[in-house]
Amino acid sequence: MIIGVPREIKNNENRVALTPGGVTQFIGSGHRVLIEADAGIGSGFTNEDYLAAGAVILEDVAKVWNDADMVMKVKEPLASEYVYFREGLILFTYLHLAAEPALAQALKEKGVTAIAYETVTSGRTLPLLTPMSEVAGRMAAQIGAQFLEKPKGGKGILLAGVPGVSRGKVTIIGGGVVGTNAAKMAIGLGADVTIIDLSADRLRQLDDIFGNSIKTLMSNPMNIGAAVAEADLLICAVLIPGAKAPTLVSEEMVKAMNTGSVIVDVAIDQGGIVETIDHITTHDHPTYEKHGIVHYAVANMPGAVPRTSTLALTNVTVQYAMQIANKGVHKAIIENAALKAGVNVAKGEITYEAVARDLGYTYTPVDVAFEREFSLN
Ligand SMILES: NC(=O)C1=CN([C@@H]2O[C@H](COP(=O)(O)OP(=O)(O)OC[C@H]3O[C@@H](n4cnc5c(N)ncnc54)[C@H](O)[C@@H]3O)[C@@H](O)[C@H]2O)C=CC1
Ligand SMILES: CC(=O)C(=O)O
Repeated sequence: MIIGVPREIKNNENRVALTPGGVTQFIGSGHRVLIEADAGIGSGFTNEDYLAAGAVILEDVAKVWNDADMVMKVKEPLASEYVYFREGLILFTYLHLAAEPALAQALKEKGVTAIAYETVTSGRTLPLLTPMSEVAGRMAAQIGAQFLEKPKGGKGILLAGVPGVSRGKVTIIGGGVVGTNAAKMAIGLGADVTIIDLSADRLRQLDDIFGNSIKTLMSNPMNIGAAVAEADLLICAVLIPGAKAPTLVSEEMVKAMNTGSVIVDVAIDQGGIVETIDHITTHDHPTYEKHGIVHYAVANMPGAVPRTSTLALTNVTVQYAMQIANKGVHKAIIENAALKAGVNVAKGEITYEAVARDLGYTYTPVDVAFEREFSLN
């Protein structure tokens, strides 16, 4: 199989979908790898590193897309990349389609087989989302602490406090991977941390992990309202896999926060959970102010720490990509249920139920989409 890796074009996105180490794995199994020139520079990998690993370096991004059987990316394609979609192309990347209706439509229309890292599901875990959630969760606390500083627009508090001055309050909604990693960092910074989740079992686990270093609360509008109102830093980390994120923090709740408080909505890649966040922000312009509150809604947070993030992401993606390359996409998904759960679009159908429901499409199970094609041929 020919694997293509274009350079990422989202704002300040310096990750790359394959390291030179990953290239050697594909080459060793008899595949070819096309890398767009300078695709790895932001993560510290030069064109020479890729050449030494056996890849072909191409200046022309169109050739990378058009000559490849499978394109591996990090972020969802932007509108300028839709032109490369074609029937039979396999696309393996983050997609977040519930928040990207135009992308879902383009993939469906063009007959791309699109496998979303974020819905590859092994048991109850999301193995290709987890490492980036670890990064974004850890970043959320440090970014929040930074924007609480007065010159950055915040109220001017230090989360740790000092002897004789109280600590800052951090409220985290969603106690999964992002929430847990945000909590680790916030506790490390000395903050007073509250975690809210909908799952009583998860709250028990968090209590076992963190003990008296945190408070836990069941997710309901009353608890969310109270914990948001008192938060200096609110970190939003809810996920319903594949689905548009629910709006849990209303405009009224935001208005009840103290001026200069900070919201970091990590769940923005699935649409976000805060009513006053109506657009994605970028690493170039990461925040805006509304009702006196600093809003941060960057959808590619790990892109700011690309060396760590590329290594962490490719540690887990390559083994799945290798299965696709070695077996072909159909056999690979038949034999690997985790990978099968990643297929969001195939054969002109939406094959992930939550995406179909949220975007108003008919849901077609992935087996049915492939069978239909075989019965037509
Ligand atoms: N902005 C960015 O750059 C990045 C964003 N993310 C996003 O962060 C979000 C969270 O990801 P993970 O922590 O990996 O997910 P996860 O599945 O590990 O955790 C989600 C948690 O939300 C909880 N939850 C669901 N509904 C809830 C509700 N109504 N109230 C309170 N809690 C609720 C679940 O019980 C679960 O514990 C996802 O949207 C993910 O895509 C992840 C990495 C980077
Ligand atoms: C999860 C995701 O979308 C990211 O790491 O950018």
